Amino acid sequence: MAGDTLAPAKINLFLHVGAPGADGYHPICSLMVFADAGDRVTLHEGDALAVKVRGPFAGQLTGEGDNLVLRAARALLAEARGPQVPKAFILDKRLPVAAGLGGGSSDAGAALRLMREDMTPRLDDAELEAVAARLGADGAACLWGRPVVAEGRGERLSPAPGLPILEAVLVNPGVSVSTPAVYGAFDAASVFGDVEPPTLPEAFESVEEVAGWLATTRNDLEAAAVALAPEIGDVLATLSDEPEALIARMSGSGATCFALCQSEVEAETLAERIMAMKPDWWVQRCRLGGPWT
Ligand SMILES: C[C@](O)(CO)[C@H](O)COP(=O)(O)OP(=O)(O)OC[C@H]1O[C@@H](n2ccc(N)nc2=O)[C@H](O)[C@@H]1O
Ligand SMILES: Nc1ncnc2c1ncn2[C@@H]1O[C@H](COP(=O)(O)OP(=O)(O)OP(=O)(O)O)[C@@H](O)[C@H]1O
Repeated sequence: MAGDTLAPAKINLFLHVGAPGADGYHPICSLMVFADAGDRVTLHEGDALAVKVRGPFAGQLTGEGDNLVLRAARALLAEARGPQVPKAFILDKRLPVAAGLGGGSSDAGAALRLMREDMTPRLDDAELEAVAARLGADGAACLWGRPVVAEGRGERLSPAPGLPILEAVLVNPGVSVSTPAVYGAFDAASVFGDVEPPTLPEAFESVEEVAGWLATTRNDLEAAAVALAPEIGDVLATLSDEPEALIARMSGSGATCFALCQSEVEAETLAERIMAMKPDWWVQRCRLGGPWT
């Protein structure tokens, strides 16, 4: 049986990061939402487990064997009870790689959801989530693509408060930043954040209210990422200067930043102006919320 699905971009609306534990991993508290834009993963029967990558960012992925789509597929097959039909994937890579958008984790999540459809017997949601969590800290959150507050290393999920759909613009200056390198620079600065979950309103009435509340939160990795890739500072300064941007902040470990806007028209205006100003930057207007799949 064939199928295809969106692997949505993940945005950390805030990301609070504490001091690392003995294993080197950091406790976090993050409000994650998902975009109606992302990669596309297609599954069909094949002679052998394989992935073909195409799309604008295919060239940034080397080594088919390391692709998170295949790592996810292998991890799921290891859990399968009974013989399974070989799967072939097509990955349309529309998100920049190592960009703070959780693209690899979201691709893995999409592959797991698609494969589970065809399994007999099927793994349940908790079993699928356990497989996703083993693939990376963002794995569990990116499996379902619904707004969540993530704690622990990122695997402890609770439902996010009622958020309106958020009109947004994503901007990446064309630099890849490695997540371990950003956490390393964060440690070197020794300025650790408080990861007690902030008091979240039960619901937000408007995007202005969301932006106002987010201004009381942070992305603790921003300074470390800007130190490694000063272009991120240019993106944040450029977005912050624009009247349509209610708030501008980096997502995850960067380099992609987001701006929230009051309406779709304002987001489109902002996206077009940034594209005209900075033709080399990746600019994507989108809506944040989820699930979109
Ligand atoms: C930056 C975030 O994307 C925010 O959502 C995540 O914290 C990172 O998620 P991820 O890319 O899925 O992370 P992984 O692939 O599991 O880990 C990459 C590296 O990030 C660091 N890492 C990750 C998560 C965490 N809570 N603490 C860490 O220190 C570790 O050095 C690890 O080797
Ligand atoms: N399908 C995939 N898509 C993206 N990256 C992949 C994929 N498979 C393997 N990778 C590898 O995973 C690493 C992280 O890529 P990804 O795009 O998920 O980063 P990210 O957006 O910064 O993630 P996060 O926000 O979770 O830190 C890259 O070094 C990349 O080579």
